[in-house]
Amino acid sequence: MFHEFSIKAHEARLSHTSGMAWEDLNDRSNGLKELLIIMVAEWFVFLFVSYCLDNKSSVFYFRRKPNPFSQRTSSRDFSSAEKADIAQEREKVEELLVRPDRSYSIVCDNLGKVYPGMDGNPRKLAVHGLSLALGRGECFGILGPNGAGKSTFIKMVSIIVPPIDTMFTQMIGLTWPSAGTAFVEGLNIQTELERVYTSMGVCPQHEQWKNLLAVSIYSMEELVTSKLVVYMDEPSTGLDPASRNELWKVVMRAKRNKVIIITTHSMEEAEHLCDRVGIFVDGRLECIGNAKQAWGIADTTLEDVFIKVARGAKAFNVI
Ligand SMILES: Nc1ncnc2c1ncn2[C@@H]1O[C@H](COP(=O)(O)OP(=O)(O)OP(=O)(O)O)[C@@H](O)[C@H]1O
Repeated sequence: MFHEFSIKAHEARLSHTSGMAWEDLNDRSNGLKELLIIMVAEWFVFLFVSYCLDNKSSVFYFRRKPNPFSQRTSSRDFSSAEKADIAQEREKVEELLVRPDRSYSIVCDNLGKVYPGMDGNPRKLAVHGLSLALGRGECFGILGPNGAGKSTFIKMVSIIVPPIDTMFTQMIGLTWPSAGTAFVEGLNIQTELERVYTSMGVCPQHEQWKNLLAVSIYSMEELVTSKLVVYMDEPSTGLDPASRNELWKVVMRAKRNKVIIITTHSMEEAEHLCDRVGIFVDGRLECIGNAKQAWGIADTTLEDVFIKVARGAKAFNVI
């Protein structure tokens, strides 16, 4: 009986209430205002937490690990850990920064690149603390395992001359350095990029590359000889041996009064074309030396050096 009565009373109460309305917001007895404030605050908290989880590399990780680029690093900071050949190159760069010498077409000063973390992937330290001085007349080879940072380095300082077979499709992707800078023909790429292009006579717009549809070794020759600084990213990839030899002749003829930087996976190409080579591993220049004489070590080929350095050997500390 009592149960029946209470159900009826409850139904009667429900039939008389119209629920909450906006007008009730200021009624302190119902707590609606506080509830809404808590829900909005919670929404911001959850938004922030999910952002942090998505970008944990850039929010949490960055704070825990000091940014490697936060301070300028001098050769003295590197000297204990760095091998003599790399340290000597860094000292050369520091000397050139104090006393510029126009016979050096490219001077990289502590150049670095961090790609931000995306889609749950952590940030990537692609190039770190790269100091390099390249004089006019030098062909410099960049070697290194896949993902070592070779292309990133080139993208930071250059217009790419892509492999011929991808000439029409490969976009010229310029990458802004995250740290340090480079001087190309005395012009700072961080502050004078427009003038770098003008002085190189190279236009970075993709459209320009479409004009090269009839590319051949000969148009390559024109391209190579008309510039003071030429970058070639794996230039002989996909070429038949005869075309490759033609390309090599072009490079050998052209390099007298300019700097040519070549990335390659071919030791033969590096030995044939390059005066010096640098071996990149995990974004760092691990070794720099004479390509033809394999660091002057008897009975050692460039391939021997490459394999050992790529595997982490520190044995080639010879200038
Ligand atoms: N746009 C990007 N965003 C994030 N990471 C990148 C980006 N471009 C390159 N990387 C990463 O940076 C590292 C260096 O890449 P890079 O292409 O410079 O190496 P590489 O030495 O030229 O390799 P390969 O010999 O395969 O061409 C790699 O781990 C690569 O996955």
